[in-house]
Amino acid sequence: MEIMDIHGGKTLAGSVTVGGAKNSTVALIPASILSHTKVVFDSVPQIKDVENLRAILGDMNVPSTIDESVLTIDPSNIKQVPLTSGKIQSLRASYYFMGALLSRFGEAVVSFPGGDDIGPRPIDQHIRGFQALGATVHFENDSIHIKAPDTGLVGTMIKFDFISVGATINMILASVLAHGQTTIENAAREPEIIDLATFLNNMGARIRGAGTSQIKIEGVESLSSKNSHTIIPDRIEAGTYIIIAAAIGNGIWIKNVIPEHLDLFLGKLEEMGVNMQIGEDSVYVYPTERLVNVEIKTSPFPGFATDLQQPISSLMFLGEGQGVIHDTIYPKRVRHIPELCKMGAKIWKHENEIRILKSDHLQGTDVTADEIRAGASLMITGLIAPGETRIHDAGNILRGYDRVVHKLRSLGAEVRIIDEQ
Ligand SMILES: CC(=O)N[C@H]1[C@@H](OP(=O)(O)OP(=O)(O)OC[C@H]2O[C@@H](n3ccc(=O)[nH]c3=O)[C@H](O)[C@@H]2O)O[C@H](CO)[C@@H](O)[C@@H]1O
Ligand SMILES: C=C(OP(=O)(O)O)C(=O)O
Repeated sequence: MEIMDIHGGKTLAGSVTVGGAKNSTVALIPASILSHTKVVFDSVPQIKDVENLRAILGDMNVPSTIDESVLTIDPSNIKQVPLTSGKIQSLRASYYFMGALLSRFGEAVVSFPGGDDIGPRPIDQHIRGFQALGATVHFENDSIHIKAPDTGLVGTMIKFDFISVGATINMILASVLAHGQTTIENAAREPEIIDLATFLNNMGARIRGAGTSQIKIEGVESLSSKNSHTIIPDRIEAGTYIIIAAAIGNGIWIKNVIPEHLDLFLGKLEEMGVNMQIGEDSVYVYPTERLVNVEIKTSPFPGFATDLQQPISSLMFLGEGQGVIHDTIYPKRVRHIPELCKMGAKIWKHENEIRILKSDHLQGTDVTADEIRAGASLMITGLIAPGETRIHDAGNILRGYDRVVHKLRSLGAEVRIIDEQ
């Protein structure tokens, strides 16, 4: 178990480069097993989720190597095995192996996925989608067994009851080699879905409409990777550094950003009084003089991302007036609140909302990161607060933030990871 140790209260300055998107990478790696040739990704973030996905690939006799941010995967001798090891539970996105294995072998046996404890995370839409394509699904010994008919999956119309990133991705993976056309209605529109479709189309897939709420997939015979794929920048990591810059920056330049992916988020920061220069692929954040708190409601892309609601709450400890956050996607994503209160933060849950007030007496102390973005909000608050903050279970931060200690240190932060005894 790791502890992130921060000596906060310092002003930061300089520049930081955002890595490849975690939520793209964790879909692209399972998708790579659909290729009959070697796959190369660049701009791969150095995060624990990638290490765990590589270990799962290893179990399937799929070797991979990583050199800085270039990941090479060779699925040419893949073996069909049940994925029931503890590694599956180490992250949410292991459920993408369901769709990918179903496509590749007509069968998948995968344990229930893990991931952040941010309230209930059912996978009923994924299951319904696999069944609509003709697969049978049953549950046995904590695993999901999915099997295509001997004649293969058949494209169909899949209309989701509500928007789900994971179910949209799993349906793309499952239908890309099916017979005929699949239409996904009410699809999620996240940029990571476009990234996945771009990768698959470059391998010979026929996916149209990714990034809109109707995606059409015409099944093809086989897929082979020919070129390396550059992963899009992580919009949540970018947002996290923009918040840090707004809170304690004396001029910070955040590079490798697609501002269009952060439209609503940047709009909210402007409303709060953050002074930024938004370039084509970077954001410069000027020192902030006065912040005012705002109301935020999270929603699927292009709305305000749920993954940024906890990080932005930390900025609201510096703002005038009451901040209000309504997370419509994960209303129970509140495990950061008691930990932040230990640091002197004025944040509480009121019915379905999180309320925040200016907190003039923040102070470093021992806290625990129960999940990734709760950890991000503790990290930001620890950088703001004077004194020493020790974030226990910091592995939850390291599972999704690329070389975070190195990046924060390069901005002048006093931060390190120590092993818990
Ligand atoms: C690896 C990855 O990309 N993770 C992201 C993905 O998670 P994930 O793909 O798990 O999130 P979904 O978009 O599927 O979930 C959206 C909502 O739908 C519900 N739901 C989802 C599927 C289902 O079958 N049944 C069901 O009830 C969920 O509980 C949640 O309330 O999108 C979330 C919402 O933007 C982000 O917070 C996560 O960072
Ligand atoms: C909830 C998140 O991740 P995951 O879906 O991988 O648990 C997140 O990145 O904020």
